[in-house]
Amino acid sequence: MLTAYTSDEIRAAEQVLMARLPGGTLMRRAATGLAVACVKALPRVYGSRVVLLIGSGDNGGDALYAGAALARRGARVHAILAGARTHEGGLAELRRVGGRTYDLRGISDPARTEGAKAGTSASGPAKALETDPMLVNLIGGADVIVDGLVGIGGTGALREPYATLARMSAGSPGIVVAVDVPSGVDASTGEVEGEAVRAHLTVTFGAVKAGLLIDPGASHAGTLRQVDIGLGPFLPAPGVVTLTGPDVAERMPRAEPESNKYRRGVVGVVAGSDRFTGAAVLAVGGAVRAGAGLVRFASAAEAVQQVRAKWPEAVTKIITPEEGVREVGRVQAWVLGPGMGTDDDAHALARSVLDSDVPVLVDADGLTLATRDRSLLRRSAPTLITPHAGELGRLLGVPVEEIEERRLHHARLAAAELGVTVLLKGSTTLVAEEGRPVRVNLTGTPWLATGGTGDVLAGIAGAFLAGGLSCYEAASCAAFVHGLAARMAAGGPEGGQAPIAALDVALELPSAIRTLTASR
Ligand SMILES: NC(=O)C1=CN([C@@H]2O[C@H](COP(=O)(O)OP(=O)(O)OC[C@H]3O[C@@H](n4cnc5c(N)ncnc54)[C@H](O)[C@@H]3O)[C@@H](O)[C@H]2O)[C@@H](O)CC1
Ligand SMILES: Nc1ncnc2c1ncn2[C@@H]1O[C@H](COP(=O)(O)OP(=O)(O)O)[C@@H](O)[C@H]1O
Ligand SMILES: [K+]
Repeated sequence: MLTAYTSDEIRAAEQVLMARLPGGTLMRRAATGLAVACVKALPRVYGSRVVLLIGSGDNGGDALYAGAALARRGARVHAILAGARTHEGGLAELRRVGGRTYDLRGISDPARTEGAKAGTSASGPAKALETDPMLVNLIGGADVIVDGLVGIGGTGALREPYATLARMSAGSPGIVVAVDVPSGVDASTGEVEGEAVRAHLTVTFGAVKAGLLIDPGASHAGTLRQVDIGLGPFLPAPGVVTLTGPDVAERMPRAEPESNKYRRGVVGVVAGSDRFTGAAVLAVGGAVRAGAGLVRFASAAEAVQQVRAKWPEAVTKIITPEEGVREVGRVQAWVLGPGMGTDDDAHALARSVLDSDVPVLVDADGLTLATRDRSLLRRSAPTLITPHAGELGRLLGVPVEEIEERRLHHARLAAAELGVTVLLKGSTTLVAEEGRPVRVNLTGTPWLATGGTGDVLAGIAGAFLAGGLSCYEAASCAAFVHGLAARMAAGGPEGGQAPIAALDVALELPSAIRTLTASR
């Protein structure tokens, strides 16, 4: 299991460790790791052009010491001093080994005070910076740009001149290496307010910061490299974690010698309608291919006909809203919602499923119904909801953009407010449940952003619920294998990249699961 922390947690651990070591030890460890990462990123160090963006804190100190190490190996290092102060030891070291500096005070005095307003528009002093020939040449001509503007001490939107430097570095052909965290990204949450550095590589110290795993922060961080500075024993229990392949293999339901289809788990799927049948086919497909012992599918005649045609493995039943799922037979978990519609009949059907005493996964139209009638989610058995940002926004009465900007906050909020387990889908998938660390799934691919893949995910999680996993475990394992199957379907044996359809994801599931279980 990979663990991730907030800035405060990291800082507290650093204080304890620092008190036991000679002054400057941690920064030296950090800077050495950073320099090594830069060396690896460069085709050749000798003669390469390295530009350091230096802020006023210790983050700038790390960059200066690392820059000095690179200068010692023959790199041409230029530090752009952007803060009101500069780390003295780091600056002296860089100068000692022939590193050069460019002090921005000379060209944009008014913008340089620490209290200057956050700005994203290139006007006034920012414009002066953006057209300054020296700066343009340095940043435009760099082989590597090291972002040492702010680290875990950053708060709020990047102020000037940092914001302009972040923007300029994005336009450079050089490799951008972020020190600890891309400046402008909230290290604890991944939130980005205004401008932020877009790094190819982030070299982070001591432990992974949660904001490096969660979008929009995650997509600003690029590849992550962690440098050990000895923080491990001093870290608290993490608030954010990520499952690895072996973690998932260990948790997933297994087929035991004594298994039969009922013991392996019967999942009921209520999805589709006379008008919409595709979602039902995909949700059943996810459940069948993820290893449910048996899938019982109950819906309107048209959806039943389509599911029977595609998945002969499923046991199907045509039901009416009045009778609900009473006669469908015993299941260990339900999947409710994809394509079922949102009218009064659908509401009656949802009520009959949610009245049951087994875990229910609510997705898609089921979530729309729950938005209109929150009482649907008040139940004694466990409930897992699987919204995308739009659906969660409607459930919480928050604009979709706000959900996307503050994913961690809203996933936790929904779990607490609704008393359910939340799987928030999107470019970063999060699983939140009260009292548990938020699980971040890292296996997805942007190729998943295509119609119907969410229905497949609902089927997978339903199969895992029926197999006996809790909502929290079923959701996180399902997100993992869903992302992995998509990656494999999009990548193929040659490792290229190609579009995928939702059904491809379902079909790839056994192969994806095989790669996990092979190692257990
Ligand atoms: N504390 C430790 O033990 C270690 C810290 N290290 C480094 O130290 C960093 C933290 O250093 P600091 O605590 O000095 O903090 P930072 O260097 O991250 O930032 C603090 C400075 O940035 C300014 N600032 C904050 N938000 C800003 C914004 N939005 N726009 C413009 N300026 C902003 C502050 O006014 C302050 O001057 C870590 O990220 C890491 O790089 C490493 O050397 C490893 C050891
Ligand atoms: N940019 C992205 N990167 C990775 N995964 C994504 C991205 N966009 C969407 N996804 C994933 O694709 C799936 C889409 O599900 P959903 O929004 O419910 O679509 P649908 O309703 O069409 O099935 C989810 O698993 C989601 O996490
Ligand atoms: K940084």
